[in-house]
Amino acid sequence: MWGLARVAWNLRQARRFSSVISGPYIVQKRGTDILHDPWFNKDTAFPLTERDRLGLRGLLPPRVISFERQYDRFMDSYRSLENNTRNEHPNVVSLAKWRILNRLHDRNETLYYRVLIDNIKDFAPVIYTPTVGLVCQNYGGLFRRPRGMYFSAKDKGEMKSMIYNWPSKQVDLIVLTDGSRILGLGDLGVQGIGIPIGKLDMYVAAAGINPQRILPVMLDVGTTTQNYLGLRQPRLEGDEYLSIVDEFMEAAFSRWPKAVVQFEDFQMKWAFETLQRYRKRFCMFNDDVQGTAGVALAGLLGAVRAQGRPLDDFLHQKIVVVGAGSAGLGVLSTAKHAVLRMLRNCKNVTAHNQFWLLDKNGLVTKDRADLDPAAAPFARGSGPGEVEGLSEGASLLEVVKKVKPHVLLGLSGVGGIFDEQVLKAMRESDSPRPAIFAMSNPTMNAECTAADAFKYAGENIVFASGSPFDDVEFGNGQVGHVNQANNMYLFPGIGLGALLSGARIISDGMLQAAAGCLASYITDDEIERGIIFPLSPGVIRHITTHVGAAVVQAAVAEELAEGHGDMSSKELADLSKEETVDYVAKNMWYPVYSPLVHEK
Ligand SMILES: NC(=O)C1=CN([C@@H]2O[C@H](COP(=O)(O)OP(=O)(O)OC[C@H]3O[C@@H](n4cnc5c(N)ncnc54)[C@H](O)[C@@H]3O)[C@@H](O)[C@H]2O)C=CC1
Ligand SMILES: CC(=O)C(=O)O
Ligand SMILES: [Mg+2]
Repeated sequence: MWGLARVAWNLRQARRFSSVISGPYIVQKRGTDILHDPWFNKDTAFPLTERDRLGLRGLLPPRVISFERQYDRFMDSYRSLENNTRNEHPNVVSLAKWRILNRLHDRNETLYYRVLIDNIKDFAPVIYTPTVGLVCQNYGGLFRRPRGMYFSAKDKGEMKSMIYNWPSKQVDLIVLTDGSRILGLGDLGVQGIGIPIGKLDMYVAAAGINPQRILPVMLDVGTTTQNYLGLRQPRLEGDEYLSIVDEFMEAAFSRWPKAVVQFEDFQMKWAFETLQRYRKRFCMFNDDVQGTAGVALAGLLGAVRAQGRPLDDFLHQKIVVVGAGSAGLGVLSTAKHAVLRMLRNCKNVTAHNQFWLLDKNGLVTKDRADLDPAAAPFARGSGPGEVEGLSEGASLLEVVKKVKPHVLLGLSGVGGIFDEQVLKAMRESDSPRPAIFAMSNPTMNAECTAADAFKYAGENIVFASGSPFDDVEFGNGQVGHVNQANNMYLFPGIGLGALLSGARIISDGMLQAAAGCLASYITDDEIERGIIFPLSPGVIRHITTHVGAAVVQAAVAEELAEGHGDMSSKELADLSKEETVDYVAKNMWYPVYSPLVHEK
């Protein structure tokens, strides 16, 4: 059903977009100011009439080049860069690709987002993980033009006025980081700004958020590692830290009360603390805790289907999670809630702890001296239901050998921790089709490579990684499919749905609706082939449209929706499921050159 619907939707969208003439846009600028503004710049594509209207005549070579021609030229230069750098070190190639895309981003956003949307499978690894990690590590040297806003500990007391320095009248989506846990790369301080930029690029590409209404934000509260663009001071802690985040949140919502704020890549203690502090007050969510959890849950349910089992067999799956941080604990808590919901409908199954959690000190048990309260619900005990011989701090290999899990899921940030022995032990899994999810980013931090997973754990596994790997060829004409288990499948739809419903807050029900929608998206045929998260041009927008609609409907059902633009809460409530999908699709921005009109 979904397969055909997707094709039909893509065709409809293609027709809709090819005939779109949006705008006109009113601009307060003329002449070179327009050419230097990436929101409005069309380079050589300004029609002659517009050149006259905007004082551009003579500032550009006389021939007008079409959007399509500009697009082809960019793609030609991108492809020649690929050819010319074939023998270079992969990092050099990745950064060269990022630079060429970034230059376009800085110059002409319409063209940039069109090439990004049409080539999302090729370009997501450049503007998002893994290359964005390398970009953040080298941000000092790569910095050319500022993007987004920086609020530092030195701005205390000024933020409510500073927020007006942002040139856009309306902001819909803010992605905020303090740079304290950038992917699996640790504290990168102010250099972590690349992450909100990359996430918001995905918002534009996948959710059709207007790029004039996005705002990447860095809260610079110091860093444990010195870098020259940020504050050279130790990180603020305790109330001093929270007062900075409080002030930013109040400033942002006082100027844009209907904005949605996504917290990204905060170290665990602040990820949890800020989520509890703000989630009932502001329309916000934490992507690493909540977005990741929904994607992982969809993957875990996909793994059940891949075994040819009914969904409620999830209750019998043994799941080992490696990494007890914001992401790992978020996944476990969401999976546990899903179990409790299923148990309500399966009266003959009794609850038992089907999860094993490991951190840097090994298996987490109730015997741990300094047991983290957030990890405590998943700590193993002793007695009935426990696997004999597994005690506090047991190694990953011991746990996998003794538990024989259906799923091994890594969110540890430790590259290669699923080594040959661990992967070989997964061959003894109790599942006919074990699942291995190496979700840590970027690529060098993945718990294992795709090639090693299929080689050592077997060709029948379902494999997913946080950063992309190529599919693995087995040499017999068969391939092992590599899925990308990344929160990019959910955060754009969560943010979009929250925005278009005008939700006061983002509730658990809205997040569950998002995860449920993603889980049911995959067809049986795809599951059979080991595909649990599809990624091809067009598909991520299609997924996001449906996830966004599911979030809108959940917000309406919980009476959290206050309406958006001309759409009142009452009108939202009257929409059918199909009409909600249509409403979401119609509100997605798509890059086309709009006529520009100058107004003083
Ligand atoms: N694929 C995706 O969508 C997402 C992936 N991630 C990735 O997950 C990783 C972790 O993120 P957070 O949970 O926020 O980090 P975190 O720093 O809060 O947690 C890391 C956890 O890993 C544990 N750990 C460290 N060394 C270990 C070892 N040798 N064995 C077992 N556990 C070990 C730590 O004790 C800690 O519990 C990062 O690499 C991040 O990029 C995070 C969010 C989404
Ligand atoms: C994907 C993501 O959000 C992370 O690795 O932190
Ligand atoms: Mg993240």
